[in-house]
Amino acid sequence: MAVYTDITEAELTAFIAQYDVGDLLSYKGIAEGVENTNFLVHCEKANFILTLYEKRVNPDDLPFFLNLMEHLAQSGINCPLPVVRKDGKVLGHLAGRPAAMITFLEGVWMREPTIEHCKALGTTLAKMHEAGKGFNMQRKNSLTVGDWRPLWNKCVEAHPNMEDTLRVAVEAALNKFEANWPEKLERGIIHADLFPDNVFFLGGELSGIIDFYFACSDALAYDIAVCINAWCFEADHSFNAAKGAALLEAYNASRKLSDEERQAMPMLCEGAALRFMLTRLYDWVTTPEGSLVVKKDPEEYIKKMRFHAQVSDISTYGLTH
Ligand SMILES: Nc1ncnc2c1ncn2[C@@H]1O[C@H](COP(=O)(O)OP(=O)(O)O)[C@@H](O)[C@H]1O
Ligand SMILES: N[C@@H](CCOP(=O)(O)O)C(=O)O
Repeated sequence: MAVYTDITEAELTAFIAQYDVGDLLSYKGIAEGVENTNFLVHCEKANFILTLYEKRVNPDDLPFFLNLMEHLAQSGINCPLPVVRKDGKVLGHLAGRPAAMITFLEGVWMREPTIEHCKALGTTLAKMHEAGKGFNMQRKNSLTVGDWRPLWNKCVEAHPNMEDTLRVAVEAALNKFEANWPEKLERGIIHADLFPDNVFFLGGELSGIIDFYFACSDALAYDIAVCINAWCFEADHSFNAAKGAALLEAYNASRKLSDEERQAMPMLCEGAALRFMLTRLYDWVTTPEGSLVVKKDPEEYIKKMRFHAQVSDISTYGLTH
């Protein structure tokens, strides 16, 4: 459960008074999510999501995330809008944490995304990349190729009995990526964590995107690779090329993939799989037993890495023209 920092009603009432949203009616902690503490807050004028930013979020990055949501919302991408306080600011403090309120988006996330959902995702992802072009702030990806070895070393330090087969596989993958990572692909603003739980649907239509707290400036095609990993595998970890085709074709119809991006896709997918395996593994070996947070399974992403390692052409992911 992602409520790392608890708040009292008195603290929240004082916090809410800084906004023009009417009185606080009720609030409750949100169990989903792993990064930050989130509350659903009912106020007289509307409902909001209150986020208290936790360990992996650097407070200096918050203006980037909040301004990006504002920019994308103004560019026609349905995402939450940071709520402006009476003093004109969007960022405050609550219970010793940086905190902000954002608008509540209607919709539900798809536990088992279909081909149609993957298609809608591809179209929206391309539109989001296009909309990001007008955003004038930049943020380095803090979880890209150069950050993976230090993170792996921290995992091994925290868990010295790491399985030998995993050590060999990760070391080999790191060596490969550090020597060959495609650095010249078109860059822009990427979401970098566009998993199904961050995309809402309403009445069959994609209704919104949330959770921009990994967003950064990086290769646009890397965002697609994250989505291929998160949306196009089945529960038994087999790859579904029809879902891959739906995602890639819809994306390509809105923003044409270059030859370089097509060639790089297998390595981008394998790298994205390693990135999520590593953060999951780190959480797995460092989160204390009995903690209320639901840890995500690193094994799933080790299997995905193995799959991508034997792919040599984007057609395996479903894009054949
Ligand atoms: N703007 C929003 N509108 C509606 N629900 C939201 C919104 N933002 C977050 N949520 C809810 O809170 C949950 C956790 O949010 P998320 O941003 O993914 O947290 P974390 O940053 O901890 O991963 C989501 O799965 C969703 O249920
Ligand atoms: N999507 C990541 C974890 C980040 O969680 P989120 O709740 O911020 O989407 C994973 O699945 O490992």
